[in-house]
Amino acid sequence: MADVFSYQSSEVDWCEDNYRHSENVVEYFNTMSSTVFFLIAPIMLYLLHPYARERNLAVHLVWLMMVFVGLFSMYFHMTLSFVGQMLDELSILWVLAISYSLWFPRKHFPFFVKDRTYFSWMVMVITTLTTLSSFVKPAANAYVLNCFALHIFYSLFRELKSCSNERVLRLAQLTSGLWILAISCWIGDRFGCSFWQRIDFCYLHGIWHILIVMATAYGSTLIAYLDASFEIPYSLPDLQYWPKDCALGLPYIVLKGTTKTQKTC
Ligand SMILES: CCCCCCCC/C=C\CCCCCCCC(=O)N[C@@H](CO)[C@H](O)/C=C/CCCCCCCCCCCCC
Ligand SMILES: [Ca+2]
Ligand SMILES: [Zn+2]
Repeated sequence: MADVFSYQSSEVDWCEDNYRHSENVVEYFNTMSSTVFFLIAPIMLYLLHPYARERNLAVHLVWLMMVFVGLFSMYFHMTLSFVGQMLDELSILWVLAISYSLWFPRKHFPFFVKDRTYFSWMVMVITTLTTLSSFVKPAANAYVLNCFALHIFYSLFRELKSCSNERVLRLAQLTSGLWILAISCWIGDRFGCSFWQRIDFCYLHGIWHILIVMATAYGSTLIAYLDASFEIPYSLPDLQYWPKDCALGLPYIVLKGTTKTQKTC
């Protein structure tokens, strides 16, 4: 039983050299780069608060859970233990589940789903079953999680087909670009390690951590904006960037109105 906590009990081992910089931390840069989750999460919680207050405070669960994703990611790369791997992957699965429950567009609900409460229960049941089945073949979990990202992008593009708002389309491009870079790093680290070792650059997984946090910040704000446009149109949602409004900072939603009339996208 204690074996599942022991160092390197996971079948997964990323390209970075083990114990190169510390005898207690297996993958030093992968561990350190996971701190980016703690840096971004509190800022996103703060920036999304006006939208969460108007829509549903449960929205905050997404970025609160991201703090745990960061903690578990640090623990996993520090130990490469089986428990670390499962905590890392299952925390991502549950962030995805919460995001689907909150934001999946109601017009794309399956025909037998009456409302969001019913939909959320369905997502929770499916996620619980997926959690249990994740122990059957743990090495496959990360690939299943990446398939969810593909489904999110499919749903997103379906939503954006009818949208002509320049700011929204720009944010969608930035999100897609970041995600493509991120997933290229993840795949490169997984399958091209001998090449990266030859040139002594084994940091792709650490770079993935940074890029996927940014893609999540951009993508979740975009989805939250589309949700606000549909669910609380009277609040006249708009997109801005922090600290400067120039599409390089962190995106957030400003609510410009209070009357229950207009729809923006
Ligand atoms: C309608 C649904 C809206 C969804 C909004 C987005 C919610 C974001 C959810 C999850 C955040 C991802 C956090 C990634 C943490 C990475 C930790 C890590 O590196 N783990 C690896 C091991 O160290 C592991 O191998 C990684 C496995 C793959 C994870 C795949 C995560 C999918 C992320 C999808 C992000 C989409 C962003 C764009 C949204 C439009
Ligand atoms: Ca390694
Ligand atoms: Zn990682």
